[in-house]
Amino acid sequence: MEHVSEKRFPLNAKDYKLYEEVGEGVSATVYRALCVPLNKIVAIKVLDLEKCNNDLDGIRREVQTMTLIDHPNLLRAYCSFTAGHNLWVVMPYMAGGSCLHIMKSDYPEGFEEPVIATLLREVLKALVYLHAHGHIHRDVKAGNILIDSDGMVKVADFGVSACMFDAGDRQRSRNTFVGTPCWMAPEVMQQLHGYDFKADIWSFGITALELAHGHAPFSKYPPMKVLLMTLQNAPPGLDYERDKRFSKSFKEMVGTCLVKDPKKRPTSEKLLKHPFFKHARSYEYLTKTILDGLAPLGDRFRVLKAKEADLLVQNKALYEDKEQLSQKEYIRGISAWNFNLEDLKSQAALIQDDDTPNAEEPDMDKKLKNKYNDNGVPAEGSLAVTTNDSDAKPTLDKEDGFSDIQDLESSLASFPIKPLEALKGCFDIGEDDVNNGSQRDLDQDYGRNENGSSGLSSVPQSALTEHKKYLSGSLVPDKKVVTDGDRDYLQAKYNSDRNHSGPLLYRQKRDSNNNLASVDDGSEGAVIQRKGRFKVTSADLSPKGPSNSAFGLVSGGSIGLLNQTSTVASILPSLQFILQQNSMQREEIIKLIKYVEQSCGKNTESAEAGILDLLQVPPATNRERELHAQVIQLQQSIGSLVEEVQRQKMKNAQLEKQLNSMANRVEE
Ligand SMILES: Nc1ncnc2c1ncn2[C@@H]1O[C@H](COP(=O)(O)OP(=O)(O)OP(=O)(O)O)[C@@H](O)[C@H]1O
Repeated sequence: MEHVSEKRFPLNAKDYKLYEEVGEGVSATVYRALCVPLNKIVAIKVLDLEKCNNDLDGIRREVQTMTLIDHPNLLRAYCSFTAGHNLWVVMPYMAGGSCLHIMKSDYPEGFEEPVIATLLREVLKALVYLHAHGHIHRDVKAGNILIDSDGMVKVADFGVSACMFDAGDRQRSRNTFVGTPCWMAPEVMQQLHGYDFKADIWSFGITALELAHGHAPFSKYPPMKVLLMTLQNAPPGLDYERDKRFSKSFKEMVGTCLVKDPKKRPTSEKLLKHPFFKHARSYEYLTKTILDGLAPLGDRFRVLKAKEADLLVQNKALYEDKEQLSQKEYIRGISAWNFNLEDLKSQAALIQDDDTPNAEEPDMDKKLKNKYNDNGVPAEGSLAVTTNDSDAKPTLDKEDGFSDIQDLESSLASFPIKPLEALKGCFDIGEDDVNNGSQRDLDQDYGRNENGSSGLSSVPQSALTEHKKYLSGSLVPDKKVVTDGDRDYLQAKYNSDRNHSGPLLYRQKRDSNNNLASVDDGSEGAVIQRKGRFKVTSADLSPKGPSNSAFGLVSGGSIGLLNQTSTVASILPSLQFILQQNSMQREEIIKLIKYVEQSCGKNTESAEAGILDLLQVPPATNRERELHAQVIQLQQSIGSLVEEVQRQKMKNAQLEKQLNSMANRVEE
């Protein structure tokens, strides 16, 4: 094992030469690079801090974890530093790339069992170490299993790893929702009692299936569907018929990981003793079997990227239509869990599709046959209702988990929690659509994008697609939503709001005869902003009244924020909120106006010009202008302070580490 502390990696971008791109993640691009002073090839992960919105805390955590861990099967960072608005993380270069890349380019049907056993044993050793040190990885998947040219296996990407032993905020952060849906354990989706390191064991089981088949279970489905299928269906597994090429012990090992009740899953330590891992071989075996003959990583990555770009172009229209419809309707269905039966049926009809069953479903069918007799009547001892928390009670689904409306009714009725909560982290569902303030605070603590929502869940996606990224920016704190998680309350809200679903501005135009300033629909005077079915009220937003919304500004009316007794500090959050909302809303409004006018066959240009005039209305009073300038200044200084704190913290962590290693050496 290489002792990185023995080498001093420079903390200056000038000392590195970036070569080709070798990987790309959600938040970063990875390059092969040369560390010039040490004449060493490294990988550098470049994260654009400006694009990371609120997630600086998450990044800091990832880098800290990466620099502090010390295990041969975990990818450690040599060092990290900021370069402009980027964070550079310097780490060992893993020339084989990720298992996902290798499968995509050369093993689309998955690996042979001894290869899988060898890979998984190394991953499991990493998990044993992480769990023993109080960490949950939370993103175990083939894409995060990297292989070196000598066959060494390392688990990467601590972007979402959490510390189990932390007290306070970070401990609570385990109640927030992060991860990748196909690999995500049911308890993580449910957010009912939080989760622990057993969530990694589930992901490990899914990863085993991924390595065996070349893809994760349910991977062909849109994320929303994956969530519902994971919760509703019996756990995926290796099929005794279809997966004949795999041993019984492999099937059993996967079976012990993919148990819905986390308590029944083994610990990583216990799992490592499973007979399946006796099939594991040496690093050299991996080199001989899967690495020899592979093209250089950069070339493979380029080819894959080009292929994916082609596919995207070919499928864009189809994919977007289908997935967006599915996701939109799924959100509607799930959030309306106190549903109206008729409404639910029409929603269920919308999410049905004609997909052919995926690789996991024959297995499901088989299990179901055992549970139901030829007439479809439940066999003795089996249940006719869908459950989401039992491994022994499979669902009635036929093709995609949604095919029977009766089934969907019962499964939604049996959801143990506010299911929309389970979706928020992944799919840009606003906190506000889900939760009360305290949960939002947790997410802030965790550093996740607090907003995630465009606030436009009811807006036609086609009108917004281009803006998705932009719209998911921060909305800044201190807004509350008229929901407290109470079922009846939500139901009442849902009913009233549902009548208003559809483009916000369209609704406003229709209701108020083109009067954009009129945001409220008249049913609730204090409502100043709608976020999907929920409303932000003036009373909740701040003590300052209804115009504390972007729309107050848009309308050019008096902002009404300036209660003489208020301190600047107390109105800062509101002003920040307005500023950020304003720019987002501007884009949204223009987009929506165009959309509405196009649908009505009207001239879009005049409408756009009109709305642009409105948007450019400056703050009405001198005091407002002053405050506006102050807010901007304060935001700038906060930004640079945050950066500075960030830098200092990183330095601290590095110093701490150096001290530790010096202390260790002295002890030795
Ligand atoms: N040290 C490395 N050597 C070689 N390739 C690497 C290295 N680190 C990462 N990669 C490649 O780059 C890809 C993206 O890296 P990484 O997973 O760290 O980014 P990310 O933004 O955190 O991704 P995600 O969140 O999607 O998992 C990896 O899947 C892997 O293929």
